[in-house]
Amino acid sequence: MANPLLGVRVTTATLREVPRMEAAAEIARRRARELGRPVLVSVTTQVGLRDPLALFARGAGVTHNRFFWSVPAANFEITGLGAAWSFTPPLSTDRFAASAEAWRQLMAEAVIDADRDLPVQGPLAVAGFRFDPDHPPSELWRDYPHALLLVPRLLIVRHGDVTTLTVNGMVDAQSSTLALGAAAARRLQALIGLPWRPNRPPLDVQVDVSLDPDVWKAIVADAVTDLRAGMLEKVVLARAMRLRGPEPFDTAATLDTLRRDYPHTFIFAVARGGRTFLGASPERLVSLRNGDVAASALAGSAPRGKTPEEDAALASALLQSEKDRAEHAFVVQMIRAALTDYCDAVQAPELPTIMQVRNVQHLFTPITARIRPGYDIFDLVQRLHPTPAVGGKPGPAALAWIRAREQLDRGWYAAPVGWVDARGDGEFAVALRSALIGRREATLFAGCGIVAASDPERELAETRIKLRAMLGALGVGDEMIG
Ligand SMILES: C=C(O[C@H]1C=CC=C(C(=O)O)[C@@H]1O)C(=O)O
Ligand SMILES: [Mg+2]
Repeated sequence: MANPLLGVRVTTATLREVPRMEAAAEIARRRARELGRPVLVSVTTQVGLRDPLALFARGAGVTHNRFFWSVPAANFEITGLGAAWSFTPPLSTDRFAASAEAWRQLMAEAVIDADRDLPVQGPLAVAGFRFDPDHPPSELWRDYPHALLLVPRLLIVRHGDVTTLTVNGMVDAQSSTLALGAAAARRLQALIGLPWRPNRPPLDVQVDVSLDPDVWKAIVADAVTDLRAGMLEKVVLARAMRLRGPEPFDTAATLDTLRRDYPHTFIFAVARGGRTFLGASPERLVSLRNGDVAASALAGSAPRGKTPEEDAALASALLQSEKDRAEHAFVVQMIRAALTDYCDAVQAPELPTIMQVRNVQHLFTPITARIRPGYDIFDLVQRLHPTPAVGGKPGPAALAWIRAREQLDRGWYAAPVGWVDARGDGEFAVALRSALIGRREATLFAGCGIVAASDPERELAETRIKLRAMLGALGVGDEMIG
């Protein structure tokens, strides 16, 4: 069949769905007139597209708002392009409760045309938060507000072999419903036509630490003094590293490398303005699916060995390290207590196991539960963030310590990032092993749980190991790290 649209099935399918989109938009238009406010219309269709990351890459020239999410172990990927709707609550409100309420209202009024059996339901929202809304934001993070919910215009979700395309739009009483479907089809057609070949990382990247490592170690030493004096039990301290490249960094190529080299992590990217916050986090904050809750405690770290024997010896030393077990136990206790407030059947194994990713191994305890009626994923995120894997214990005192002493705007680093769907199911990672990437510069973040038994030199070494994931994906070898 002569296909005027480059022979790409996704586009043909989309065009076939245009009448469906128009019908849904017409219902939305009537609803918007009755309600006196715009209504979201969302139409999902199956498409024959294999790699959502290719559309993330191609979307760069088309929109500033892009999202990518990949859980290779679950064979699950999302790309979101553009913004049909977005929400940031006023600073003075409870940002999680306000987000939950905005999402509930949008979904209650939305016109959704999607197959109920699909793994992710219709118009999901990308969600991200600042680590600490009370820390004054720096210029670097200007496009990343204290809370953001965003429904992309085009959403591509791949679960195993099934890929769906969701077209979202806000419709008001005056909207031309004819325009919506045709505009979406045109936009996709343009995207599909653009080539994507990942660029190799730039050579000769300059590395620059934002804070002198000796100054950082002195801060860690001060924390240890306060910990030994009993002012705190644990505090997580982070530092940043700046890279400057002679050519622009290719964020899609970076994500491609991360999903290949870190298949057991949550790979995420949120592009806003001219920057992209991305990473490969081994730590799930929480997921909710049909009432089933999964969270994970991840804290306590060791390098990977160069041989299987060395690797196993490092793992067994980590399992026996009192210092790391203490770091870890605070996280398990806190997550168990937090989930118990909103869930039944909270379960966790007695002892941690080892989670290994390419550059590092961690103590790991999975925690599961059943959410109680009346609670949602935003309640869980609000109650869990920040866990002592990124904050400390007691939580408020540790946050105050970080705010006063860390000398860093964490922005979205170490904060919840993820998505929520129309049913209220969703998944959030803790945004670790991450970087904020501009055109030619990148800021990388890594932190460590400091406890009374911490040694500043070893904690500095631990940040270097953690930074390696992003450095490697950006083309910086170990020999270049100071
Ligand atoms: C804060 C980070 O890691 C946390 C997660 C796992 C292990 C950690 C640790 O051993 O210190 C940290 O709590 C980071 O990667 O920036
Ligand atoms: Mg540690």
